[in-house]
Amino acid sequence: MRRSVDVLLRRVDPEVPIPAYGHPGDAGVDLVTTEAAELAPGERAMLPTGVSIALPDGYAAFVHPRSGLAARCGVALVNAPGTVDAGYRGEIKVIVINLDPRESVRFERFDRIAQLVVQQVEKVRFHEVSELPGSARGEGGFGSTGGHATGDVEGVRGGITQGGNSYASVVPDREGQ
Ligand SMILES: O=c1ccn([C@H]2C[C@H](O)[C@@H](COP(=O)(O)OP(=O)(O)OP(=O)(O)O)O2)c(=O)[nH]1
Ligand SMILES: [Mg+2]
Repeated sequence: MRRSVDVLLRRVDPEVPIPAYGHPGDAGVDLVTTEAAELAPGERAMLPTGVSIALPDGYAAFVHPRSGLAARCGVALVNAPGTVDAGYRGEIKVIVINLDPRESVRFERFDRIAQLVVQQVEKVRFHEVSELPGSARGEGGFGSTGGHATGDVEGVRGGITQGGNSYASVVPDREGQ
């Protein structure tokens, strides 16, 4: 059984349903748009959800995309995941973008457009040092382990084609890497 946390919620739109988990064990509650909107291919919009919340200190809420909308319509969140700070008291907004190259997408009032995941977040204290401790990965990143699709990432030069898929070849920055 999961721990639960109490979060104060204010309806900015009096008719908006209070967000609820669809199934036991779900990580997120769905957020709806209170405004209808139509997005042309490539168009984005910031949609209101009709709710504002007060999270306890030490928590944040993250606005995640819904996979069904992404798979069916190509709808993504520009800033995914959006971060709602514990101190934010404004209406939660969702910045959607239509990534489909051909089809417009239409949202009606109260359509579910995103999901909100509440999590505990650590507060860090930074301690400046001149050298960081070593690690197995070191400074390798951005495709250093190989086997990625061809792209423009620095240090990666594409690529090979296998079974219709193309793979990048990794060019080490330094000898012996
Ligand atoms: O998808 C999102 C992302 C953010 N917010 C709200 C809550 C968050 O606490 C506030 C600020 O978000 P963020 O820090 O990501 O934006 P910023 O551009 O850094 O703005 P600020 O200078 O106000 O921090 O905007 C949303 O409603 N939806
Ligand atoms: Mg900020």
